[in-house]
Amino acid sequence: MQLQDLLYGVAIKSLVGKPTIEVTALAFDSRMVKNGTMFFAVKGTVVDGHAYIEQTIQSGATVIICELMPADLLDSVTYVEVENSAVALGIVSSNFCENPSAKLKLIGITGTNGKTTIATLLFQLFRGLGFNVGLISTVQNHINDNVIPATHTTPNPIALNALLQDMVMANCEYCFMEVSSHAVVQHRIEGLSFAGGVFSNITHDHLDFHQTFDKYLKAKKEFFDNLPKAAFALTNADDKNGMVMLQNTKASKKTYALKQMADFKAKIIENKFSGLNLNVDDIDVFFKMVGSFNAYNLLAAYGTAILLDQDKLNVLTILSTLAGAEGRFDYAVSKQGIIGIVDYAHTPDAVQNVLSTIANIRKGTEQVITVLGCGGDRDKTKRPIMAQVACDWSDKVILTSDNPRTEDPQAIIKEMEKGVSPTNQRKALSILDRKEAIKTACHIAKPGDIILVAGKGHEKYQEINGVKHHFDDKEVLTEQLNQIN
Ligand SMILES: CC(=O)N[C@H]1[C@@H](OP(=O)(O)OP(=O)(O)OC[C@H]2O[C@@H](n3ccc(=O)[nH]c3=O)[C@H](O)[C@@H]2O)O[C@H](CO)[C@@H](O)[C@@H]1O[C@H](C)C(=O)N[C@@H](C)C(=O)N[C@H](CCC(=O)O)C(=O)O
Ligand SMILES: Nc1ncnc2c1ncn2[C@@H]1O[C@H](COP(=O)(O)OP(=O)(O)OP(=O)(O)O)[C@@H](O)[C@H]1O
Ligand SMILES: N[C@H](CCC[C@H](N)C(=O)O)C(=O)O
Ligand SMILES: [Mg+2]
Repeated sequence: MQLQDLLYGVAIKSLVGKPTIEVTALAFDSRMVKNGTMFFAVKGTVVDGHAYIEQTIQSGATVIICELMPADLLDSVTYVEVENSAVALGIVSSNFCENPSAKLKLIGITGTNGKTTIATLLFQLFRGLGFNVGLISTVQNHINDNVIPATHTTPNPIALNALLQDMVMANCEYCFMEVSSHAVVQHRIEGLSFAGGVFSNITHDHLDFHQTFDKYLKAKKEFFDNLPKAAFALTNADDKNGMVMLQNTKASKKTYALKQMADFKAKIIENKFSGLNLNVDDIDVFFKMVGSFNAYNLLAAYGTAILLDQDKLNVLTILSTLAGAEGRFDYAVSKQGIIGIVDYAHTPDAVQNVLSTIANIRKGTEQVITVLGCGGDRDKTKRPIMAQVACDWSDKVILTSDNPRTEDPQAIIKEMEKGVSPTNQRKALSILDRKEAIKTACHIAKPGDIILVAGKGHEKYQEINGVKHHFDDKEVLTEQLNQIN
């Protein structure tokens, strides 16, 4: 495609070179550049991509998008100066793939917790309704039944638009995608046409990246602020900041709630280990999913489907059979009657939700044993709070490693230990090795007890110093439960 066509919609400050030059590939990483590539110099959180411009030209880049023109310009290269290279990357990536998001109904789901669950429920629901559907999520991406591994919750714009283009080629009518706050701030979704946006909730997470809760809130809100008039914006009216999301949107404003007045209402009739009995818009339905937080996720999926003109009874019938995403409240009972639960709770609110769900549905005399770690290179401030919440809601807590990434796992546990109050000291112990921690939980447990292994859910690895080692909470928990007599 010619450069001038790719630049449609980009605010250009200056251009030096040939606007008619043919571009064969896009890259924002110098290590991916080959002949004919258009390179975007993006200022990142670690380095500034402008430092790699010369190197990319040596690798064959013929177009450079930058926020500041280099001092020495080469005749063989076309340079485009823009206000924001990341914004340009989003728009150009979309143009490069012939704007795939406008050729299907793209629904974005944002919020601290519940994005994967809601997006997956919608994907499964619309497949059940007979549509060709795409899914972009933390666990995996889907084009109908084809699974494409996920690297990020929201991929980079080049990968994202290529995926959407493949969905269009596969005749997908809908795509349900998670929109992370990182993606909003880094403009990964720039240039996309959304048919709808859904908000789950906002609580403590990612303060390493956003610095303050207010900035985190603004990132989420920005997604709704930018939705077009023809789209819908569906929010959780029970969340403290749910209505904030709708303040400045041009999209049609819709709400769902269990407590407040809302367009889509549900009431919990019964909340058991086997599932949820809900009254949704005056119809009683038994759902396979467990916990009041999942009542919100189910209602968000239901509301979205109705806003997409689907039949109420068909929607509820299919939703009632769905189990949601892998590694979310995934439970099994051992032969001794110990209940083992694997869940992706990795924020204070999620840990509290899962443990309060367990507290609500347990019989009363059994112990709740929680195994929990916190990820390295992520928000440090949530570590003591997660440990505190785990202690407050469990009889025994084993603090352990999650994905240490580049941090010292022992130091992460020390930060978690700061959240263990003197009265909770007797409940908590720390075991660095995650497998040993799960094994210990299984040995402490007696028949009827409940073990929660939180934080890694579907993940099949443990990331230590840039290397991903095979690790699967469910596999380890099942193996250890099977080994006790
Ligand atoms: C903090 C964060 O989001 N980082 C993302 C970001 O990297 P960065 O800003 O740190 O980039 P950088 O290393 O400073 O480099 C700046 C620029 O120079 C380029 N570069 C760099 C080195 C080089 O040799 N050559 C070169 O060209 C880089 O490609 C980049 O364009 O941009 C990169 C390219 O898109 C991402 O891969 C990277 O994701 C990292 C791996 C990451 O872990 N991100 C997580 C936190 C994330 O995004 N999570 C959210 C989920 C959150 C949730 O679910 O709630 C997600 O959407 O997945
Ligand atoms: N609606 C909800 N409200 C609060 N907590 C929830 C909700 N839904 C799920 N959770 C908790 O959060 C965990 C993560 O859920 P899910 O994967 O759906 O969220 P997510 O927003 O996609 O997370 P991520 O930011 O990692 O992509 C679950 O395992 C559960 O413990
Ligand atoms: N999307 C979240 C996932 C956290 C999962 C947890 N296992 C960890 O590694 O911290 C993040 O990237 O912060
Ligand atoms: Mg997710």
